[in-house]
Amino acid sequence: MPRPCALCATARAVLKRPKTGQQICKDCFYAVFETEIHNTIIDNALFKRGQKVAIAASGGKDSTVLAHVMTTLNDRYDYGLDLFLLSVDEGITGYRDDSLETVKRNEQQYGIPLKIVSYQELYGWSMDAIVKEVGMKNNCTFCGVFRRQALDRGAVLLNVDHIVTGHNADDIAETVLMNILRGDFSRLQRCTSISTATDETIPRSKPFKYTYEKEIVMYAYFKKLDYFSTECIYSPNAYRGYARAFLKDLESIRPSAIIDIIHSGEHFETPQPKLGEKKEGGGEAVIRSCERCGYMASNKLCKACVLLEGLNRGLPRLGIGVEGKIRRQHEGKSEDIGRTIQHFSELAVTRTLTPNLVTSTTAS
Ligand SMILES: Nc1ncnc2c1ncn2[C@@H]1O[C@H](COP(=O)(O)OP(=O)(O)OP(=O)(O)O)[C@@H](O)[C@H]1O
Repeated sequence: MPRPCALCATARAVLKRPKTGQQICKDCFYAVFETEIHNTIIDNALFKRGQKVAIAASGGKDSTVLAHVMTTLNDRYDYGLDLFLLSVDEGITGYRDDSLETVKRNEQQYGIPLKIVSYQELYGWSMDAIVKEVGMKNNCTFCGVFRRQALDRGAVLLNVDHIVTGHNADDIAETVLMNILRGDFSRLQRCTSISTATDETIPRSKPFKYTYEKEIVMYAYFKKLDYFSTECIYSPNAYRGYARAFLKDLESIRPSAIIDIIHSGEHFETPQPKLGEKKEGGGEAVIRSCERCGYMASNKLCKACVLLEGLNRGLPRLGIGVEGKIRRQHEGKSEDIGRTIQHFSELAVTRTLTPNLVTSTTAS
């Protein structure tokens, strides 16, 4: 005999909710899924009425569901937000070109303007070209550093107040585990923050902080959302892979493990430092502006400029790990070998003067 929904007790239960194990109907699943995200947004006061918000959209399941849910909640609860899709084209043939086609369809489906910024235009290097130089092992370092800055640069060009990403509860719990396993205490203190903001950067939030990946997949499946589901062809992040497999094992034994790990991580949380703020005890500045491109940095040069310098000088390992650090110290201060990253402070000017710096479909 069909089981009634554990929430409404009227409709037939058609799924087992991954987060709680409850047998529920589709409509109740949509309702609890969306309401939990709404509560996360409201409890953390993520947005203010009238703000322009960029949804970092890769075309994958998380950001596609984020675009759908943000549109739905903005209408339902009248948040009064002006939404945009912001995509980064890393230049990965056979992967990102296909997923960006999905985002272009999402632009039509959700009626949200899309802007695409590319590594090639911003840095003069595509990931395909970077992988040819550095190989498969360390390319994720380049991609992660370049993407972070590309999103900020795209957001400035769009003139938005806020960026949201599709990072979900599983991603955050994995990161907590990885930081514990590496003994990386400072990252452990930061990785569970729902929002990150300094005076110099646009606030960035994770509305899916408490949303399980399995529920995102289920939501996308039942709602028949249009998303791209292939893994990156250059993603050999083995360490995260182990953390992920471990977390999945824990989840299968006790589904609350994901939230429990996040809550444990939250107890290490500390406030984000402001630009130029001194470390406790009067040490070196924690965050400052990159001497070369003006982006936030913890040393004289931001990480992207260091990596880019290595690439441009034919020394791609210059910015990576201990080996690169030793080499940089031996070589002393490098001369400016031609800045490929445009200065951050010029971006707003660029936006009005040359809006075609970025590839754009409708947003300018
Ligand atoms: N190329 C990109 N352009 C814009 N945003 C991106 C891009 N890549 C990642 N992001 C943002 O960062 C989030 C986490 O990215 P990650 O690489 O972990 O992908 P994911 O977990 O597979 O997410 P998704 O399913 O949205 O691709 C994404 O949900 C998205 O908001």
